[in-house]
Amino acid sequence: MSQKPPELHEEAARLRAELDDANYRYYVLDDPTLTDADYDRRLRRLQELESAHPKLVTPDSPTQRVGAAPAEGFPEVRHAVPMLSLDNAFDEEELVAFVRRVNERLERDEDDLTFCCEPKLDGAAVSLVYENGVLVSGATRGDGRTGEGITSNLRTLRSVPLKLRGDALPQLIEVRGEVYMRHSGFEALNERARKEGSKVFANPRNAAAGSLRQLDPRITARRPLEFCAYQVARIDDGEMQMTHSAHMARLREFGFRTSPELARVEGSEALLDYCRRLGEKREGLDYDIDGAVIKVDELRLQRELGFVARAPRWAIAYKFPAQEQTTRLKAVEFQVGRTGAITPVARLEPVTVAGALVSNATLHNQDEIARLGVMVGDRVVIRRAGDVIPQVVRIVEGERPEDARPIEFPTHCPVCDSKVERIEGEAVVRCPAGLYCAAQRKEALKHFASRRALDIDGLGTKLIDQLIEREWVKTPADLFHLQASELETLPRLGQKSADNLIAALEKSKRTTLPRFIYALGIREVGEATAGNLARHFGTLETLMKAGLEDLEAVEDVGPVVAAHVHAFFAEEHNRDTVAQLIQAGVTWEEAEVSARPQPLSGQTWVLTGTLESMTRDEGKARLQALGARVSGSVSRKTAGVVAGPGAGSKLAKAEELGVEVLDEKAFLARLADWEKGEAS
Ligand SMILES: NC(=O)c1ccc[n+]([C@@H]2O[C@H](COP(=O)([O-])OP(=O)(O)OC[C@H]3O[C@@H](n4cnc5c(N)ncnc54)[C@H](O)[C@@H]3O)[C@@H](O)[C@H]2O)c1
Ligand SMILES: [Zn+2]
Repeated sequence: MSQKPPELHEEAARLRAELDDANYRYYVLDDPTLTDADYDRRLRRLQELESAHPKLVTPDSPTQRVGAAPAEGFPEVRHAVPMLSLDNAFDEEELVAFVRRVNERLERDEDDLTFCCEPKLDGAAVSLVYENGVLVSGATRGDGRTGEGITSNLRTLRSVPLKLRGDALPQLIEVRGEVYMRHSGFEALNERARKEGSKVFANPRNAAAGSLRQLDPRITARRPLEFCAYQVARIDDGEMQMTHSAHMARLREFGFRTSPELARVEGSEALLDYCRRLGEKREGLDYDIDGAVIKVDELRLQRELGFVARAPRWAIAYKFPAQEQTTRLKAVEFQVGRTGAITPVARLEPVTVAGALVSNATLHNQDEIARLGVMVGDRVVIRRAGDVIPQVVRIVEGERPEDARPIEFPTHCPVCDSKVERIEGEAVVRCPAGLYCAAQRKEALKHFASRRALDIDGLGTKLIDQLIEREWVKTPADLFHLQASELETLPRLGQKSADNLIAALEKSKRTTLPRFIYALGIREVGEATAGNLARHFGTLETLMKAGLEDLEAVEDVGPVVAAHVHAFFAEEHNRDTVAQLIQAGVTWEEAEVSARPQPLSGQTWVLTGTLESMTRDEGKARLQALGARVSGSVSRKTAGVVAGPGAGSKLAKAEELGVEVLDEKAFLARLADWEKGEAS
């Protein structure tokens, strides 16, 4: 290196400023702008500079410190034993070097030291203090000496014991561990945040840390957080444990969760083996781990090895490849899902993320693109974790090229060219040509043939797949032109089944208007709504011509459903298919519509608790088909309440108001009567 000291001085100062800023964003705001890989690179570089030129070290350098000072709003908690960071090993060589260093310091010649290995959970470190078995204090790491007192927040986590189990409890114990969020919980949390327009977290770590540091514990309580213990920092107890792994066993007895991947190994070969295996498992885990933590198992040796400024000498974090990387967004393409949702897919300059080459990532929907403020040409951060589809997390600020282009949503379906539908207040853009669009064919046909729709006996999913593959059937209307002679040639479908299917198709042609409307598979039009539409309009023709206002006048049809129905019939391809179905001989008697019994019209019913023989939605649909309104709350006007096991406040309210309550058995009996047309 031919750099002159003043330049090195400047570089070190710049790195320190960048790292300080990154620490603040990461630890205090839970909203980082650098990827961990970029952060680690900078820290490494600063460490190199400082160790080559010790004069460059400043006492407040990020290499000498842990985390960040506690945020305002929380009481400060001084840690009796500092909460440190860990040194990193970024490859196997560095890991072997760590083992060598430890053995040298302990003056051991054999490579047979026992280590305790655990996954490095990617969340936030917390410390829990128990006095006589009762949780008295919980805190974040903060800057290692002083953390944030978040006892009430930690109490809301089910995996944090409020009282320890067993009778031989220590007078005092301080347990440390990681609070983290599983992928499933994280995805659900962000999905909700996207819908509500609230804060979307970049990754589960930031979500966990952010959720933990809420000023209102009720918010923390709603977040899917878990705690896994990994250290006993202090214990005041008659029984002295000799090893870290014995401590972990003790914690399990007290009622803590420790990692199921925890293992003791002897020597560097076994250690490498553990790390490799854990690396292979990483993908399949439902939570983020960013490496393995390796600790000298014997506590006496840990004490002998001691600490340096910000990390113990007896432990190391073996880091796995980072789950976030930056790359360039080359283009955006649009995919049509099986129910017509149009999803923007980012085409990326290929980049290796957590060990796999990634060239596509999801951008979710139009709102997400607006939230990210992303343009084609931008540098973006990609995250890939577990088996979740890679995602664009954010753009890298200040790197937008001059020729960057805004992302434009298609006005027409990329598969079938129908005009797309965008409903006010819904993030998703859809292709409304459900009966025609090739992307939606399979779902449309399955639904059309299903029992509550046209009820075509013998037309199952496998057969539908074959018919679509051979392009014998593109729309439901094509079904009625199938020939037995043709069907017989399909594998595993003999003459008899072919004849039966033709007969079933013939039979299904005589249907009812509600069934027919339901069979069309209009979004959010279930059986009950189909029935309401049929009754309200009387004929298909009138329904097809109905405007948005006419549709909203139908019982239980709000603006969103009205918009779906309207868009469906406005789509020419759908209208053509409907005409072809009628031409093929599908009929119904329109008079039937109003003849259906409506014994519950004008009544409001409430369903609560769980039902065994049907889902609550099914129960709701059947009540609605009988003319009832189904509401979520009980009042004096409620005609009746159906209460299954688990019913709570609604049942109590009904009893208080003297509203009739039916259990499932009584409900089923009553339904059968009503559906036969006998008024109650
Ligand atoms: N992207 C950014 O801007 C940014 C900023 C700051 C830090 N970071 C990231 O954070 C890292 C540094 O953070 P750090 O100081 O918390 O160190 P660290 O995360 O590398 O290691 C220490 C932490 O590991 C955790 N841990 C998980 N499982 C453990 C186990 N079984 N035993 C012991 N500890 C376990 C504990 O929370 C502990 O505090 C950096 O390497 C970087 O990746 C990123
Ligand atoms: Zn389409």
